[in-house]
Amino acid sequence: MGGGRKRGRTQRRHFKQGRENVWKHNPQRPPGAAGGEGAEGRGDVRDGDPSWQPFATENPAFEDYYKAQQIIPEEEWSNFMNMLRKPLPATFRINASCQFFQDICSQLENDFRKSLETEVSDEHEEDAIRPLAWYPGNLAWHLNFSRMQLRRNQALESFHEFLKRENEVGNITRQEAVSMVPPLFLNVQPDHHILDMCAAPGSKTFQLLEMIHQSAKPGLLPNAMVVANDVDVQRCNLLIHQTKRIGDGTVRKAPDMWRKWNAGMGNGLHRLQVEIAMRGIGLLKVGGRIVYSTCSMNPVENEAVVAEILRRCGDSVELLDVSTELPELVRRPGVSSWKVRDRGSWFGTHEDVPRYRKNVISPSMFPSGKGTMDSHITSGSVEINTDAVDADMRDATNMVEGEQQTKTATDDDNKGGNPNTEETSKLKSEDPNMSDKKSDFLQKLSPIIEKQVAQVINEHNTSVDKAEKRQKGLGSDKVPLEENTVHQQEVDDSNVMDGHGDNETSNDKITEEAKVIANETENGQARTRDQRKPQNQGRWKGVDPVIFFKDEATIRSIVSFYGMKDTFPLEGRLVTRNPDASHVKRIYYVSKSVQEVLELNVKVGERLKITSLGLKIFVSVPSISVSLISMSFSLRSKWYTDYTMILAMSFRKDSHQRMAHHAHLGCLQRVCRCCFHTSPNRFYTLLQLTSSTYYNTELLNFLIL
Ligand SMILES: C[S@@+](CC[C@H](N)C(=O)[O-])C[C@H]1O[C@@H](n2cnc3c(N)ncnc32)[C@H](O)[C@@H]1O
Repeated sequence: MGGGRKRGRTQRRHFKQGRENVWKHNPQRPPGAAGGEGAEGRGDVRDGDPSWQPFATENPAFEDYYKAQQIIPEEEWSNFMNMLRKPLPATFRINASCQFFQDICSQLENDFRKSLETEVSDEHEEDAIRPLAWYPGNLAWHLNFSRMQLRRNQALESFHEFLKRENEVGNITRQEAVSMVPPLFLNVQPDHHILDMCAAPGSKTFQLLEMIHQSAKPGLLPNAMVVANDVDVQRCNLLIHQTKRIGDGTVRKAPDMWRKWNAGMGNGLHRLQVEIAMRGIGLLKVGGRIVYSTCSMNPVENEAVVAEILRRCGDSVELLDVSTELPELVRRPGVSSWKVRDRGSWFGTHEDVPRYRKNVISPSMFPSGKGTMDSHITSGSVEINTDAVDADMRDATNMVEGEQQTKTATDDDNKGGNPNTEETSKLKSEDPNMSDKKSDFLQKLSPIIEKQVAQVINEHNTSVDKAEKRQKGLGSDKVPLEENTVHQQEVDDSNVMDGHGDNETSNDKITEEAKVIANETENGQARTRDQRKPQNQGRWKGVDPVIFFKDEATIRSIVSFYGMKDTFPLEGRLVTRNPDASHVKRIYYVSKSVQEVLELNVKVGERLKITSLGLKIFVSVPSISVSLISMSFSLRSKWYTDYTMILAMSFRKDSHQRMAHHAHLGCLQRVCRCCFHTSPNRFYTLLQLTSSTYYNTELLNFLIL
């Protein structure tokens, strides 16, 4: 047997460790932590623990640093700090691809908004709940009361129940307001392939999945695909559960940051961020859009990274002016001058950095324009040749006319002294919903050249070598405490590039990867898997391979039993995670785009490590101890439009009760476990993917009766 069940258990454990049901009470969690307990959270004793101390929301180094960076005009400074000390308000999004989203919107707007008005008010007389004005279609909502109030106030009880129920079935999702912003600027279309890098825990991934379904024509399965990537397998499992449920400048969210923050954190992340962003740009189609967003307010992690990307990519990438998109979103431009702090000293240019620190503090961290591609800088600006944009590409990304502007990040600009003159569109915290994250929007105009990629590789080598040296206790320079935070990530990054975590240099790895993909896909010379390391070694232990399910006899019996039309695309779309074809328990359905990626991945020796994919569609059931009754109804889903399937219900007494319970929750996913005899000793269950998709009131009534 494959590791399906084990994997499931591991994923569930990681999920439980990593995340609670966000609307449920968790006495282990400090008030004010992740998601905000409301104003009272800071001063309260934690439930049942009088010794609990609130987090101190002070860090002089943090204040000094950002004051010096002038990210906020002086007159706004105290407001800004006060805002950071307040817990982040709870916000959530309605899943617009769920069948009942209009009902949910109307319930919020017409019932709860009014009924709660009298119950919850604050000194500013703000609405108890209100939609976020900038989020299209009133699909994102802000709560003006704390989780504590939500739990303790009787009047809020039915609203709380509503939130828990809808969250459980994936109709709404708790997500920070600021995290909802970047996907909105991607201009997602039903045929887009989207790569979500550093994706866990997956709030944006979930949002992107919803967006592609929302953008598809009714009744059609979108060709779009979201690939969510993260270096941390445990966090990947968190992401899987998050998405299955459909399903940092963070001091407001994680107050512990007040204590932990130091200037070295941003410096240490800068290189990795440039590398990841450059990798993203390398993979991006010409004409595609990239949104760079971080959880930080630090110019070294934001403006400096984007400036370096522009320097390296030259004419191949341009910065997009999105200032007219989402007009209600409160924003301000990014800064174009900043300083770098290292070991307690400020540096304005790389020349000022002492020699022994020059390899830690890289030129690209400075606004001087002296990045790694100095040739671009000598001309004074990064000129973007807009003629290079093919009109078709513009159509493909639905660019607004006039968006193709020449962007500059010049030496001259940087010396200008005004910190807010760069044309970069930055999203910053003026909205009380927002924590302090930033996003930039870039468009790829032409392929990036080898030299630019090589630059990344060299940089990458330097950082990996250094990290390795530090790990082994070698190396001449002592590492200050404040940098230690990110060393492991540097090492991890070398692993995630291709999933190998050992001795090859990353230069070899990346070059080899490029060669493999080019040669093998173009010449059709696929390497066999045994020439490579198996997927389930090292950090990828427990991640099963993806196997195309080709048991024709079983497929035929399923097709005939369910009366599935011949036109329903099954060929190459069924996969399992179990190499032992005679013991397949779960069969997953994948879309055409995913099928293509999988085929390519097989050709290149499964370089892509896949923790989860597709839709679990059939599960074998080991016993026949249930009596069956069959009924038919039409499934009005995007997946099975026009298909009428015969469903059989488990009718044992205890399972009947369970069904009634789940039906009560509106969770048809678990209600509709339909058992069919498909072969003499195997049963397959047709599973519901999206509970709401299959929701059918008559069916529920039938089950409850
Ligand atoms: C702040 S979280 C991302 C939040 C996420 N984008 C969301 O919207 O839910 C940062 C993530 O980056 C991942 N990460 C760090 N270094 C990485 C690397 N080199 N490659 C891929 N992921 C990485 C971490 O494991 C972590 O899960």
